[in-house]
Amino acid sequence: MTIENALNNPYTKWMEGKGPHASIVISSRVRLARNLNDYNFPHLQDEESGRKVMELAKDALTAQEVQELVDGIEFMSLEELSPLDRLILMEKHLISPQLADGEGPCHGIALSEDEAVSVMVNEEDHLRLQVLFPALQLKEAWNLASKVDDLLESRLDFAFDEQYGYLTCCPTNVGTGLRASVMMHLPAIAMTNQANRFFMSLSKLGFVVRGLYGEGTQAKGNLFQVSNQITLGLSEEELIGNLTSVSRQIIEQEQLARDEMRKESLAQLEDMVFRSYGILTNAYIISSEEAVAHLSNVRLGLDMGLLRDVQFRKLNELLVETRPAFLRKLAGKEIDAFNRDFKRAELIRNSLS
Ligand SMILES: Nc1ncnc2c1ncn2[C@@H]1O[C@H](COP(=O)(O)OP(=O)(O)OP(=O)(O)O)[C@@H](O)[C@H]1O
Repeated sequence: MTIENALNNPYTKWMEGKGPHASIVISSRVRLARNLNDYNFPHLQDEESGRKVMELAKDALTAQEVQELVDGIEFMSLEELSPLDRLILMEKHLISPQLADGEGPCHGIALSEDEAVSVMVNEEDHLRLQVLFPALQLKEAWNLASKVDDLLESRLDFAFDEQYGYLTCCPTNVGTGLRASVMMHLPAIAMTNQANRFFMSLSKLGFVVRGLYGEGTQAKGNLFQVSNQITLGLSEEELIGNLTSVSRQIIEQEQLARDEMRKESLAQLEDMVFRSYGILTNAYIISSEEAVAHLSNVRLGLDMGLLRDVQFRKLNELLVETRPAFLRKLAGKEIDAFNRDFKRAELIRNSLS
């Protein structure tokens, strides 16, 4: 039921649009990479050991104590899901693009009813546990992830080395196996010609800036994911604390850049925001790229008090609803690119007006 609901409803907890700095920080994610002793990493697995890992993971993830902590948690093999359904979970950020593409019988997902907790099985590592919360709530996400992790560890034999910590498929995750990340809307920083320098300086401080769907994807709609590069040598609390304070600094920079825009080019700013609002509320055909760019301008206008009567939650929902797989689901049949653009425009008009 949980997974079926997730597939039929674009809304998910991280889209709430409420919480600390919700207008700039859309969501906070904490993920832990874990592997089982005595089983090869997924890319070296044969089918038998892949199935065994699935079985062990399923038993642990659906155990009584996990169900008591994580409401409505449900496990499913990805084989039971159509390619479209996998894409929908990917568009909702509940599974990675890599898992959505995964072939064969040995990939799984567990999901909580509110969709804040999801666990990918046999992705790059045996288990990838993620907690996704709205706004800047890394500490809260970590607290929940840590509790779920403890319960899983009491049932599963995790690969752990006294010196190195948790062992992971990619050496960059060894240690805590933790990647914390924030998805941020940074239009003012992106519009300055300092943006590249700014992102480079973050990487020198040990943070990575990624696009909308994580590693190897492009930033769209001025949405950036900032996460920790280092997983070793610091405690989980330190990693979370560092990313939280860097996020606050980025928010401050974004606010400064917005103040500058308001002071130096208010008319252009208003024109950009209202032009985008006009297009979104009137267009009959709109591409995904165009929609996401105008949604970014509308979000900026809303946050700067130029626009009212639009909710952040609605804008967050549209980010997912207007993606190709969701539109296809909504249409109830295969649709070509032209009809997708038509349906997208209709959906946005109805949502915003
Ligand atoms: N703060 C966030 N809010 C929503 N989704 C996020 C956030 N951070 C990451 N994601 C999503 O999680 C998925 C995986 O992202 P990414 O590739 O950056 O991380 P990862 O797979 O955990 O990292 P690694 O490179 O160490 O394997 C992507 O779909 C991405 O969009």
